Amino acid sequence: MGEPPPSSATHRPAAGPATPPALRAHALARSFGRGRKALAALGPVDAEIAPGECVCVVGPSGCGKSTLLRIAAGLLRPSAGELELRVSADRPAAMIFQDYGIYDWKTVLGNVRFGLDLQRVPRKEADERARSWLTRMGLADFAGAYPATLSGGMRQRVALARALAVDPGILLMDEPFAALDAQLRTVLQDELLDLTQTTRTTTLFITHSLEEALVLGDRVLVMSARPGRIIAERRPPSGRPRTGAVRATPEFTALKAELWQLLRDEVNRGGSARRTTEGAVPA
Ligand SMILES: Nc1ncnc2c1ncn2[C@@H]1O[C@H](COP(=O)(O)OP(=O)(O)OP(=O)(O)O)[C@@H](O)[C@H]1O
Repeated sequence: MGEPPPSSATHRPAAGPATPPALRAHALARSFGRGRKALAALGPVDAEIAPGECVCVVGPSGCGKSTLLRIAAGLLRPSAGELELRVSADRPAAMIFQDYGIYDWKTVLGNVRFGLDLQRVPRKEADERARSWLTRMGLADFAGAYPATLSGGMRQRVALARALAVDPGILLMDEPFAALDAQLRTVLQDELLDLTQTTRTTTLFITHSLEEALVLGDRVLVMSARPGRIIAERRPPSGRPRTGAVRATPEFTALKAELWQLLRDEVNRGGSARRTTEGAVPA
């Protein structure tokens, strides 16, 4: 499949007096293939994420959410428009995917140290930072274990520890909890909420789950069916700091129902009832 002509997914240095956005997408679009067989996957999308903000993106299956995240991660080039990400060498972007993305041949400690080693953090300091994150994630006793011996929840905690240990300029998460059972998913959402409210890490979080988006996000962006555009933006009713207890509030339930109405139309339009948000939205 042919690549589109190069365009600009730029990664600019951080800082600046006017506090520019950590991420800015302008008229961003991506298609796959060429000519009559070209498939418009995404856009055009205009969006910004402020430093320290957590923005969650929900949308029907196949609407281009992962494409958006992959462009932000620099793994894919846009076909049109641009995406600017303000990161720096000492505060890089960190990614977490559904399939953990941790290395089976490295120990838990080795995995968490990996990003720090890439940043050339001195060995002793890297060890201390990695062990401190393992302790925060309840994995201190598993430093020498290999991922194959861990449960899915533990593996995803390792991925989180590895991502956060580098003090990322932005955290890019693509359905990180989708492979976990409902209870564990709730536990990890609450842990992530607690962690990111402490670190104030700028986050772009892709999910199928409205509930997850409304628990974690400062803002929730709803995407249309493919090619995904942003059709709604909402702020969850509870401010910061918040806990998972917000799930039980009437305001939360009402907003979830409102967004589900929107999303259901898009799911029907895209013909993608497959993998909608079972268990995450009102039926
Ligand atoms: N490398 C590729 N080559 C061709 N088509 C692709 C490629 N990557 C994605 N697509 C198509 O682009 C569209 C958007 O895909 P994408 O994975 O971004 O959607 P998504 O919203 O993340 O889907 P899901 O929620 O099911 O994971 C889909 O129709 C997909 O088949």
